[in-house]
Amino acid sequence: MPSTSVPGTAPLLVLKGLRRLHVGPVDLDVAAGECVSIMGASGAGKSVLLRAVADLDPHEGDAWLGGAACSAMPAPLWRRRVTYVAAESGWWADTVAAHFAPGVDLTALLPRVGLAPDLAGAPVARCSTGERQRLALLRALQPDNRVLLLDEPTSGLDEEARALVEQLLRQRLAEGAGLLLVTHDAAQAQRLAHRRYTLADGALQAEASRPTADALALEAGPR
Ligand SMILES: Nc1ncnc2c1ncn2[C@@H]1O[C@H](COP(=O)(O)OP(=O)(O)OP(=O)(O)O)[C@@H](O)[C@H]1O
Repeated sequence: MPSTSVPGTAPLLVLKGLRRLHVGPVDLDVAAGECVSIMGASGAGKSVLLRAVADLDPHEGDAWLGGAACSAMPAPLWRRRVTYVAAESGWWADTVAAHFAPGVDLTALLPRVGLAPDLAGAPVARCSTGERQRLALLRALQPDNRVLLLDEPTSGLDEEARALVEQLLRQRLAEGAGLLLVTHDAAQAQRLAHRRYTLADGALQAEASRPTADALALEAGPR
């Protein structure tokens, strides 16, 4: 089903005819500062779709970022700009710090998602699942990142850590990033997403577009 982003704004990310395995063809636009959520049964193909958007697997169709086609861009550049954050990410070095660029101030960054600053020097192998999940999100926040493809970003987290991650995502939206959010948490989709979809039978089915819970709280004003 074709879908358009916020009226009057040029889309940041455009997907046309994207097809991989049993998923698609998918047409979808995401505007700058917009969060689009995708729910769906286990095995529906949500991760398959996000990985195709990140150009991590062979697929049909194409994607555009600010008018530039994925097919015309070197894959590493596309993936820095349109970045897949897996539920369980891969790690290539021993320590946490070795996965970040030398200039990144990890002592300031880690507490933003509830992680202790001294985790920077820890071996990744010693980090818990929830710690690795948050580290993978921080790792994706490179200067040239424009779109985050989030695969169940808070599935392993307690309430406090979940709230911190959602706060970080709201800030990325305020900075003009686009978010494609795969989640099993309907309340999270309601809180964050400007448009919500369900993936079923390989196709995105739109739910009624409503203001996010955040927007409604803003309209209601201070309590
Ligand atoms: N490379 C592949 N080759 C063949 N089948 C695959 C491949 N990758 C995934 N699949 C299959 O595609 C289906 C969808 O997988 P996917 O991981 O996208 O599901 P999902 O909707 O993200 O599920 P969950 O909510 O459980 O994470 C699964 O049946 C999976 O086995």
